[in-house]
Amino acid sequence: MNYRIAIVYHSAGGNTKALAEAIGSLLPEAELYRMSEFDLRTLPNYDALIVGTYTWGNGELPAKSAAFYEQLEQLPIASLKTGVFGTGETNYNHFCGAVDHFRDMLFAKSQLLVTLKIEQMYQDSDLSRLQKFTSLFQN
Ligand SMILES: Cc1cc2nc3c(=O)[nH]c(=O)nc-3n(C[C@H](O)[C@H](O)[C@H](O)COP(=O)(O)O)c2cc1C
Repeated sequence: MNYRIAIVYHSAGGNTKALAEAIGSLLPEAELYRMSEFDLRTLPNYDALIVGTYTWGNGELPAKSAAFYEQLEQLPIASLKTGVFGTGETNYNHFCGAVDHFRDMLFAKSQLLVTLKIEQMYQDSDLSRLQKFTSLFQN
């Protein structure tokens, strides 16, 4: 069977969506979903899950990402390969704090491979970091 990857992201203003699409273009076999449209019951069909979120409040998860996080941590994901990416702004105290929240949970519960934090809108100069991130999911 093919190695199946889901990229599941939440974006309000488009920065995280653009990053998700850039990651998706480097992993053409991956399936891209908004968090609100991904059915977690299909997770057993995947070998890898890549989660993307922006950060809200003071280093917090936005509500939709928090709901996804709470459901995900209840699931049997010990053998699932995972990665987390996010966008944020470095002038906040907790840059991409939402990525750190997912990282800590996924490190404990799953096979976390890598994380990636990007300042607001992804730039061409970030490409090498994206390539390193995605290379870990190339089978
Ligand atoms: C009210 C508010 C709070 C924010 N808090 C943080 C924060 O604590 N840490 C951070 O890194 N970015 C923070 N941000 C910045 C956003 O995470 C950043 O602009 C992100 O790229 C937005 O992603 P999106 O365009 O996908 O929605 C905050 C933005 C707003 C409007």
